[in-house]
Amino acid sequence: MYISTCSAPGKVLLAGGYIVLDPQYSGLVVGLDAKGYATTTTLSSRQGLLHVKSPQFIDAEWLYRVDWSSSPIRVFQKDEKQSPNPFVQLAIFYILNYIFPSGKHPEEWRDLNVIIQVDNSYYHQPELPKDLHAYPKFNFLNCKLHEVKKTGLGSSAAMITSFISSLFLTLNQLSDKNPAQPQLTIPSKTIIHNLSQIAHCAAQGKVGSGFDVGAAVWGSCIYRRFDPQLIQHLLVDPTHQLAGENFSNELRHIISKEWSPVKPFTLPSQYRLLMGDVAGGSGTPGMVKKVQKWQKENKADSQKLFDDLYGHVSTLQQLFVSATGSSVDLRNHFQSIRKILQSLTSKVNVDIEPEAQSKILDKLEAIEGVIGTGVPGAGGFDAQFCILQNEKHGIEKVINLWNSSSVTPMQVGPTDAGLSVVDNLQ
Ligand SMILES: Nc1ncnc2c1ncn2[C@@H]1O[C@H](COP(=O)(O)OP(=O)(O)O)[C@@H](O)[C@H]1O
Ligand SMILES: C[C@@](O)(CCOP(=O)(O)OP(=O)(O)O)CC(=O)O
Repeated sequence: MYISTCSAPGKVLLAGGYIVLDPQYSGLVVGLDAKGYATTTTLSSRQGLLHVKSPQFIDAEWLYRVDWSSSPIRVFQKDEKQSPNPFVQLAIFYILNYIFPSGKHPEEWRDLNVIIQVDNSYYHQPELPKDLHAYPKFNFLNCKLHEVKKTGLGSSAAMITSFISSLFLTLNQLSDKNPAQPQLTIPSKTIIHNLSQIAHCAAQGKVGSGFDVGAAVWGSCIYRRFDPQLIQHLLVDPTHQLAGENFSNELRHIISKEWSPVKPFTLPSQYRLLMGDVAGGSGTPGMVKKVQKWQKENKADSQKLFDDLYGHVSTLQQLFVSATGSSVDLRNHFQSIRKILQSLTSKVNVDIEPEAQSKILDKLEAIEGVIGTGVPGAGGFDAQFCILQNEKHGIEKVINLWNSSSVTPMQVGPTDAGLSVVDNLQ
C-alpha cells in the first residue's frame, strides 16, 4: 500500500489585480499558510475506482469509475445521485490522461482512496463552543460544501493542486518498480502546476489569470499569466469529457512545456502581513467583465491607467524580490496603487476600492510602521491587507482598528513553502 499527502498554500494578490489577466503584466502574489491537503491511499482492488471524500462537509463524498477503453480515458461518477464535483472529476480526468495511454487497463493500477481537507481559515467558522479553547484542525462545518461561507483565500486552487499532486506521486509510485519516498522536484511541480491550471480552468468554465494555482504550487511569487490560447483546446466539459482523438498526446505535449516564468520571493522578515476579513463578499467574475468592457471602450485611457498601475506594481516586485526597498519607497508605491484603483473604481463604476473600504484603509495608513494597505485581488468588500513593520505596538493598533471597524483579523500569514509533501498530517 502506498500513501502520500500533499499540501498547497492559499493566496493573496497584493498588487496587480485585473492587469495580471494580461500576460504583458505580472502580479505580486503572497502564498498563505492556510493550506489545502490531499491524502491518497492505494487499495488492494483493481476495479478502476476512486473514492474521494471531504470529511469537513455533509454529503461531500464522490465515487468515480474509470473507463480505460475510451479515448480519451473518461471518468464517470458512479452514483448519479451524489451532487457532482467537476473540480475533483476533471482533476482525475486530466492526470489519468496525462499518465496512462488510453485503451488499456494499466497492470499497475490499484483503486484509490483520497481524503481532501482544508484549513479552517478558508471558511467562516461557527461560534466556538464554550467547552472548546480552539477549533479542531479541519473543523467539521455541519453543512454542505456549496453552503459554506468562504474567506476568499483560494480554496479550489489549493484543493485541486494538493489533490493532483498527491495523485501524481501515488500513481508514479505504482508505476515505479522501486518506488523511493515520493519527492516533489521542480520538473514534477511544473507538470502538476500545468495539470492543475487546466483542470481548474475546465472546471470553472473560464481561463482566469491562474495566479491562485500559481501560488498553490510556487508560494509567494511574481506571477505572469500563461497564454490562454495554450490550453483553450484542451478544456473539456466535466460530464461528457469529449475530446479529439489526439487529445492525450496533445495534452502530454502541452503539459511538458514551461508555460510562463515564475519568480518566487520571500516577504522580508522585518515586515508583517496582516489580513482582515470584511465578509462583505464580492463578485469577481462580474467585476472583471465590467473592467474588461471599459477597457474595450476606452483603449487609450485604459492603456495609460494600466501602464501607470503596472509601473508601481513592477517596482514593488523588484523591491520585494531584491529585499532592498526602503519603507518610504514601498509605502509610496502602495499608496499610488490605491489611488489608481480608486480612479478605476470611479471610471468603471465598479466597487474595486469602495469608499467604505477607503475610510478604514486611510486610518490604517496613519498608524506608525504601516507601509502598505489595500484591497487584495479584485477588491470589493471581501478583505483588506496591511503590511507593516514587524513590531508589537503597531500590530496591536492595526488589530484594534479592524476590530472597531467590523473587520475580523484573520489567523493567516505568509508562507515560503509552496506545494509540499506532508510526512505526518496531524
Ligand atoms: N474542500 C473541498 N473538497 C472538495 N471539493 C472542493 C473543496 N473546496 C472546493 N471544492 C470544489 O471547488 C469548487 C469551487 O470551490 P470554491 O470554494 O467556491 O472555490 P474558490 O475558493 O476558489 O472560489 C467547489 O464547488 C467544489 O467543487
Ligand atoms: C481580478 C483578478 O485579476 C484577481 C482576482 O483576485 P481575487 O483574489 O479577488 O480572486 P477570487 O478569489 O476569485 O475572488 C482576476 C484573475 O486574476 O483571475
